[in-house]
Order: sequence, then C-alpha cells, then structure tokens
Amino acid sequence: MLEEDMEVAIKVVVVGNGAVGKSSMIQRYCKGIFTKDYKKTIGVDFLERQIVVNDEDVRLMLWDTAGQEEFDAITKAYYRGAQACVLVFSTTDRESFEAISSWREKVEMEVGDIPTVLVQNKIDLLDDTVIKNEEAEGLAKKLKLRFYRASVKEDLNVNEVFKYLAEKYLQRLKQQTAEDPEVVHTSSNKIVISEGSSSSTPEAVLS
Ligand SMILES: Nc1nc2c(ncn2[C@@H]2O[C@H](COP(=O)(O)OP(=O)(O)OP(=O)(O)O)[C@@H](O)[C@H]2O)c(=O)[nH]1
Repeated sequence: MLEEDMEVAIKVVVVGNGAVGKSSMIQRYCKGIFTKDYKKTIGVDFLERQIVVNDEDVRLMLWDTAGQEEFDAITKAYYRGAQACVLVFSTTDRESFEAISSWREKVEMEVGDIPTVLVQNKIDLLDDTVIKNEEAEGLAKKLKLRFYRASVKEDLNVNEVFKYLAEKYLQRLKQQTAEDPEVVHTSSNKIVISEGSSSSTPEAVLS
C-alpha cells in the first residue's frame, strides 16, 4: 500500500499529428471547455487535474505536445520522465492514423514502455470517417493497447481515457513497490511520489 499522506503525480504526454484534438482534449479534461478554434501548439503546454482513483489521490499532469514535425526536437525533450501516454488520431484524418506507430516509437525511444492508450478522436464526425472500425481495432490489437473512441467536442469518453491510464499506472506502481520497496525512494523520474506538494511546476514530477 502507498502511504496515506502521499500523492501520486503522473506525467502524461498526449501525442499525435497536428489538429487531431490534443490541446482540445486536455482543455476539456482540465477546464471543462471546448472551443472550435484551432490554435497550433508551439512546443509544449501543460495543465493538470486531480482525481481520486481506487481511494488514492492522483495528480495528472497533462503535457500537450505539438503535432507538427517542425517542433519534433523540442517535444522529444518533454517526453522524458513521462509515465503514461495518450496516442491520438482523428476520425477524419487518415495520415494521423497511419502515423500512430511512429508516434509510439518516438515516445518509447525516450521513456520505454509506459502505460499507453490509443484514442480515435472526433467520433462525432463518424459520417465522414476515413478509417474503418476494423482497421482501428486491428491497430490497437497489434500495438497491444486499450482503444477508446472519443469525441472531445461531445465530451465522450475523455474522462475514461485518463482514468484508465491512472489505474494502469497505479497498478504498475504497486507491483513494482511490492517487488522492490526501495524503488519508490530511489526513484528516478520513472516512478514518482511527491509528498503532498501543491506545486504545479513541471519540476515537481522529477523530484
Ligand atoms: N468535430 C470535432 N472537432 C474537434 C474535436 N476535438 C477537437 N476538434 C477540433 O479540431 C481542431 C484541432 O484541435 P486541437 O486541439 O487544436 O488539435 P491539436 O492536436 O492540439 O493540434 P496541434 O497543436 O497542431 O498539435 C480544433 O478546431 C478543434 O476545435 C472533436 O471531438 N470533434
């Protein structure tokens, strides 16, 4: 069991091609809003939300990375220390679907195997879909990932995505703690428990 006065902080990176809805997803989840405007993310951005999962306080720090290749060098540095990942593609953008495996590799290269989920966003636009259900499900199976269809616009399945990741992360953390109790204390940025810190700075993750 984790100590009662401790809070688990999880750094989550949200990745995928430009305009698939990464910023919108984070805004929806952390601020409860949706806007129609598209403002390209330059570099990275960061928001957080606190939730309770299995009676544990969990602070999710959501890192919004730019989907445009031109920012690759900057965004890669921000994958470091990530403890969970959301891979996003859009229902109306075939390229974003085809790019998923390479996004996963980019993240894996920096942080190895972390709890990851595959999300098909914009399912409110299903009439205009360019990806067959079987294809999306096939990809999830191939990559061995939990798959969610979501609409940030309609607020469908957004909470579920992050809840799943938090649960999965806690599960791994407990397993690792049981196997090696030292690991929590000697932790690098892979497993992090910060002691009730109210700091919202990114550095808190690396304490
Ligand atoms: N119809 C629909 N539109 C959405 C949905 N989610 C996001 N959008 C729209 O898609 C556009 C792009 O959304 P963003 O959140 O800016 O995309 P992004 O992935 O952060 O883009 P980059 O910053 O370039 O990487 C915006 O116009 C959003 O309003 C959704 O679920 N349904």
